[in-house]
Amino acid sequence: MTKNIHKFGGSSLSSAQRYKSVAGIILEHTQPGDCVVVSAAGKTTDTLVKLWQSYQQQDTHVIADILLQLNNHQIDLIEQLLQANTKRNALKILNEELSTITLLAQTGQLQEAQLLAHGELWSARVLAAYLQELNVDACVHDARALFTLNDGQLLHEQNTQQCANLIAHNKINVVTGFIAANTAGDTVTLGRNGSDYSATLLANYCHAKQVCIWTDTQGVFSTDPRKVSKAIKYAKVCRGQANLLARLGNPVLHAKTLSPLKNTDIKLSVRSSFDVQASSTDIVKEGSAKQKRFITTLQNIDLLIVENLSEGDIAHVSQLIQHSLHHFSQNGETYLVVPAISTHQVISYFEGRANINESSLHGCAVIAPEQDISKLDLLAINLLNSHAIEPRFAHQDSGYILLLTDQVIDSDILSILHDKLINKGQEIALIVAGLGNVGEVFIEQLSTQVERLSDDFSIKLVGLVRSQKMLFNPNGIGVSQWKTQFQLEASDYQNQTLLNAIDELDYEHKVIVDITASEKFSRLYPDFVEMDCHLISANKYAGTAPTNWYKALRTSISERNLHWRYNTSVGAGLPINFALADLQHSGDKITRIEGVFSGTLSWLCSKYDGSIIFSDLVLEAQKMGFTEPDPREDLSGRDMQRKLLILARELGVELNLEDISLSALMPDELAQGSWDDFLSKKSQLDSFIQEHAKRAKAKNSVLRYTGLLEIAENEVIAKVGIAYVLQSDVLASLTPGDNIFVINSKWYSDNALVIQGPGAGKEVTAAGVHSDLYWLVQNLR
Ligand SMILES: Nc1ncnc2c1ncn2[C@@H]1O[C@H](COP(=O)(O)OP(=O)(O)O)[C@@H](O)[C@H]1O
Ligand SMILES: N[C@@H](CC(=O)OP(=O)(O)O)C(=O)O
Repeated sequence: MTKNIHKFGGSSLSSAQRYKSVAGIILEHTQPGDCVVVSAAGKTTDTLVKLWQSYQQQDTHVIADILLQLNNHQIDLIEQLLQANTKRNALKILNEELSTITLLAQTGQLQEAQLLAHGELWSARVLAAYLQELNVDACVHDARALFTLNDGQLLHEQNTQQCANLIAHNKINVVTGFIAANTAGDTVTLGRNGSDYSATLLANYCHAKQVCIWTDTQGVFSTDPRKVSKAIKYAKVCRGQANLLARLGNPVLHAKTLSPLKNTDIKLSVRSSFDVQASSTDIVKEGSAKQKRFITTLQNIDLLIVENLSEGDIAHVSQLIQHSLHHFSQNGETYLVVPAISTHQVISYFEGRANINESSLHGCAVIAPEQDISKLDLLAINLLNSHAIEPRFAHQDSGYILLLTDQVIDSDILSILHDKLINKGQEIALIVAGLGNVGEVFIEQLSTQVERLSDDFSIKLVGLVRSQKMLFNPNGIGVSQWKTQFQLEASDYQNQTLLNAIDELDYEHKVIVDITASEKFSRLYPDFVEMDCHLISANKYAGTAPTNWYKALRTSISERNLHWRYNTSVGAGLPINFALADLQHSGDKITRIEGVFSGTLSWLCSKYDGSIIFSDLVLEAQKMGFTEPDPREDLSGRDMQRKLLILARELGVELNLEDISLSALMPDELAQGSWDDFLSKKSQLDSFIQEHAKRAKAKNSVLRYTGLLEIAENEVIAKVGIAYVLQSDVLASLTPGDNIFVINSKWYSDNALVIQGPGAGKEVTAAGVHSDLYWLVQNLR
């Protein structure tokens, strides 16, 4: 039985390497009976269109060039993908087909659709042969045997029967997109980008459950992500809006894609064949997702006024010109938006019923929820005016605005329009993990911050996560009653339950705030990123994970235009990461950072003057809650080692934890055994410290526990351990409990830049997390 239809567009088949990736996806995501619909490789259809035009103009030089180009491209794919007999056979057929094209053209028998069909035929054949070489039981179908049209109308019953007869239930069926046949057996095409439509038609005829459109972006965005870096990827888009987007000429989905899904439960998703891990955009039934905002551009169009325009006309004309058409009524007239290149054909079709109203236009369309349209219309016109663009024609309709202009809306203007029109009033979902001291204060401070940031975004707390329990409400958890709600409604925590709940969220932005100290939780970061979540961590584990893992995470964060903030993982609320980033962005070069980055070790060393034995100070600090439950965790220096690694990576220095030399603030043997073992041997700690203090004093110094990072031309020194610090040194006069960062750089070479203050404490740390959230929101604007 056919369950899934996968469609791979030209962008997914642009090279032999891309075919290999597609085969990998097929191996992983299909089962026997499924169909794989393919478009022409890369820009092959464009090249075939040029070839057709050259034949019309009888431009022999260009014809020869294009034929050579097509031949070379296909040979290249066949050579790289196929072997032995299969390769020889494919090359032979290609050669015969190109000769036939030439022959038909010479005898005046070549037809446009028949020529264009070659792109899809070549792709399907090569892919099926390549799959067979990988031992996949694959067969190839020419869609002209599956889809028949009569006078432009698909013969649904006949086609359903043809599909039932031909689609193999025990094989992977590779099907040509874009093409069909008419009742006379001639080739017809379904319009440019029509393979999406082929896929949904096939899903309807085969009663499939799901269609997946694999393309070169990660889904459907608020605008073209290639033009606007801040384009927002939507997790869900309603069919109506997707349809409108397509009708207005946006290429991400073909205009007719949705019609075969009407009154069916077939699921449709758009996802990236370049980044298989990335989550998809699901195109869902009306009412199953909130209405979103989009902006799409139009280029080289004419506006016609047509008398008595019927749906039949639209179907015929769009078939004739191979392009989607948009029409609307205004002041009693019916307007038709047509690509300028096809205006002549369209006017002839209407035989006197159509006149050009405006020509050579460009412009944009904004799609938005009904209630936002009037406001956005005014704003959009004002914005265009302020950039010296006067719309020549404007139309406001239910759910969209169309603004047609003389100038092309380039990426710069599109970005500005996107910032001001689309990037407003969006929702941010917050998931807070770790509800300890800092987590609680963070949530208490949240209501003020939500208010403060509400001009641009509506922030909703949707998830609260503890190690054993979690509370998730996609509509928002009341910030003031979160504790009671958590007590009453929290369910058992499982990683997968959390991931599923996040995947289901229909928000423009999602942020995971990790205030846990859990290594296990940090291992979920790649999953969160795949679901397009931004990250804010107080947790140090991800920032200090092994280089390969860390780099892979950073890469997928930047590929998805996401942000990761972790200012509080070093120095709690102190703006250390801000300072380092700012210095580097301003052209400075940091050469050295030395300091005390642990509140506990700062307190212990600064307090110790020999009057109270060191182990008693440790016990006092433990009692006051300054230490980890087992204070040896602090004394080991590992926490400072992690912080130094985070700082080093912030400066672009590639280190792993083990590259930072570490000596503990205790004798090595005390690190082993239970806490009680430690207590019974604590005198060893006291003599250890006494001995160091004595040596420090002999050097007119005091005992401190410091981290040091020195970056020279060819060498990096990174160490954490006991240091004897001169009485005159800034580290010597450190307030007990404070952190200090002494930074030397090109600009701060003799006189260091010093950042000092409390490096722990729930209020300052929670405020630091809010500072990251504030930064993040500013950068989403
Ligand atoms: N709102 C949008 N969301 C996603 N992609 C868009 C959007 N607007 C324009 N695009 C463009 O659509 C392209 C995908 O369409 P197309 O090139 O036809 O893909 P395929 O070859 O896979 O059929 C993307 O590369 C992207 O530049
Ligand atoms: N190859 C056809 C049909 C198609 O759907 O292509 P793509 O999937 O690459 O948009 C075209 O270029 O119009």
